[in-house]
Amino acid sequence: MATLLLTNISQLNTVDAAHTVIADAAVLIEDGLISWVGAAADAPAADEIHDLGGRAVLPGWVDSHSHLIFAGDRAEEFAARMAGQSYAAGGIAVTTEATRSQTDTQLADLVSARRREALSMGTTWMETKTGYGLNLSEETRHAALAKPLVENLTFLGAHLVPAGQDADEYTALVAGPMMDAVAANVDFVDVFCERGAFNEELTRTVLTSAVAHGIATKVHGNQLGPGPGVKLAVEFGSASVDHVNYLDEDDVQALAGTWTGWDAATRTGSAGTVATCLPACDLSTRQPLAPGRELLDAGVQIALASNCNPGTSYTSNMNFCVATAVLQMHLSLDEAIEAATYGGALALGVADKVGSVEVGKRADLHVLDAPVAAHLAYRPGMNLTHSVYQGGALVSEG
Ligand SMILES: N=CN[C@@H](CCC(=O)O)C(=O)O
Ligand SMILES: [Zn+2]
Repeated sequence: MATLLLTNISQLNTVDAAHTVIADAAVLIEDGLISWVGAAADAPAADEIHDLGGRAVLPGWVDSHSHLIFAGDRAEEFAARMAGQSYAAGGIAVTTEATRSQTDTQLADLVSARRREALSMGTTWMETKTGYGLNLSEETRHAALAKPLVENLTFLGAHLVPAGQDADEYTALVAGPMMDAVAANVDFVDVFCERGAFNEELTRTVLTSAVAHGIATKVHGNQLGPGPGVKLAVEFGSASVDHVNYLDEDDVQALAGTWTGWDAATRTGSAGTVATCLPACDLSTRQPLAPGRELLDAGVQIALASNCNPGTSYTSNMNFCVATAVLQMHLSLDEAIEAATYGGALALGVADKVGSVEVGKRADLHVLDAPVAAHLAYRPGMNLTHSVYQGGALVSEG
């Protein structure tokens, strides 16, 4: 099997359990997987060598929350928000109408282009959600066409009750025929549990059906105000609860309680419910930033994700999310990088495969145009992605 050595890495942030950082490092890749990591001076021979020119390397970003299956944009809604209007879930209907009008090819092209755009900024593993179809045929179509285009797919039929429909009847459709139709194509079921979207009872109906279908769950919770989202995610053992802007002490303690069987020092034991913070969304909706610092201090594993969507967060730039988490959420650089890599992998149940630079993991590497990773926050807004390796292949070069 041909081997590839990446060498002349000024700083390698492995994001392993010990948070090992290696100066003057090299990484050996074999058959798409990492087969050796260490000091460049000790590197084994290889069939091919890439000299990374004294640049810093990180694991590729694992973006565990996005909504890429959409058409059109909502720039006017955004402008109105910046003029003082508050975000409301109803905008989802505008995107749903635009999305339904696309042919399969048009919609698949939009999703692929967005996935490639994220890849070019270092995102080597990406989840996306349905949720702009909102009827049986469209949700089924969106799930089928997006499945091969992203690394994980989530069913979010419970995004908004379409105008004029009864909430109980629509929820029964989501939890029944829609879930049956998409089950083979999705990894997770998600619910937008919020005032104006799905209340506690309706959320419970959808999550209960997901459990019966054997599909792991996620919850959009506590985004626009306090609510039952976190509580339900904990009760259902969800892989993550996302947004988490408005938490009370009980919410934080409930999340922390899910991590008591996890040993963070060795990354062994049973993982709990990841709290996924979405800083780009918080800025774009002028919501208070999620309390990532407090969650970490309470022992909760967090993830950082882009939440790329046309309503609340029209960016898939994880470099920006990491910079914001450091500068405004008071995470250390190491904490932010871990949340955007290993944390995302935990939120998607793929931490055995991706999320760190360790032997046996997929060779997903993000090469920065910087000598140290600190530049991600030190030089916010700069285009710091030099190149990207996914499964050992050079997939994007700056
Ligand atoms: N909060 C719910 N769903 C998306 C927004 C969807 C939209 O407004 O189009 C979110 O995660 O922010
Ligand atoms: Zn979302």
